[in-house]
Amino acid sequence: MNLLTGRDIGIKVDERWLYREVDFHLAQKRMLAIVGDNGVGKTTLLQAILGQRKLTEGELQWHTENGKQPTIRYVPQYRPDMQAFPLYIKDFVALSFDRGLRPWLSAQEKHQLQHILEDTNLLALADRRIDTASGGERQRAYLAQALAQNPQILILDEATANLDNSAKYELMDVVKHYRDHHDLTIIMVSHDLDIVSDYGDDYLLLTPHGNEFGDCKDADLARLKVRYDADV
Ligand SMILES: Nc1ncnc2c1ncn2[C@@H]1O[C@H](COP(=O)(O)OP(=O)(O)OP(=O)(O)O)[C@@H](O)[C@H]1O
Repeated sequence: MNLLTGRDIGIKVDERWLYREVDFHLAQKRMLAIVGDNGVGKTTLLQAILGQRKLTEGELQWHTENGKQPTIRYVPQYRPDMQAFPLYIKDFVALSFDRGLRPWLSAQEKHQLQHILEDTNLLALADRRIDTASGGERQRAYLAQALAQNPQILILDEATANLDNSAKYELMDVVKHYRDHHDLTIIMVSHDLDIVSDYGDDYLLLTPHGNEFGDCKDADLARLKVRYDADV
């Protein structure tokens, strides 16, 4: 099932076209990888998908029951200098429950927390302070926070950047496993074409002189890389 269709999209910033004639679709439970050079406008497109920015031309059409944007949650890029909170990992993840002023967790929230910690390989680390956790563990805690809100769409915005190889693959394995067992659709922005080829289902390549949308399994990654590198 198709969740979102982008048709003939063009975005202009400061009288400069970032891109035009972008066509793509986002199918339910697929992982769409948006790739392209720095500054080409990947984040700008994400902002449009999130409803935070208007398209200059074209349209984004949600194929939901009411035609509105479904629940979307976001995992940002990990930065080693990112502020780390003096909180236990379980309490950090539980911050995403909408508890109002109630300081305790309901039985259902405790149950859900347990599952999310399990699904993100954090159960054994639940009582570890997040400011003492490794980059990969911290990034999985951000992922757990996003998943605890039961999103229909998860956005990974360069979420594996700055992680070492094993942390990168562990994060993506967790995302893939979660997607395989839940109703989750993923949009990832990544510069890492190995990750895109290993985990992506569809790709959207943005360049200032033309765009390409297709199935990752049919994509010739070497050619994509040459095209991508030519723009760097
Ligand atoms: N609000 C704004 N005002 C002016 N320029 C903007 C604004 N938002 C984005 N831009 C410009 O639009 C271009 C696209 O930016 P964007 O952040 O979307 O690129 P990106 O592909 O995500 O880059 P990166 O890979 O480096 O994160 C950049 O040249 C940026 O400076």
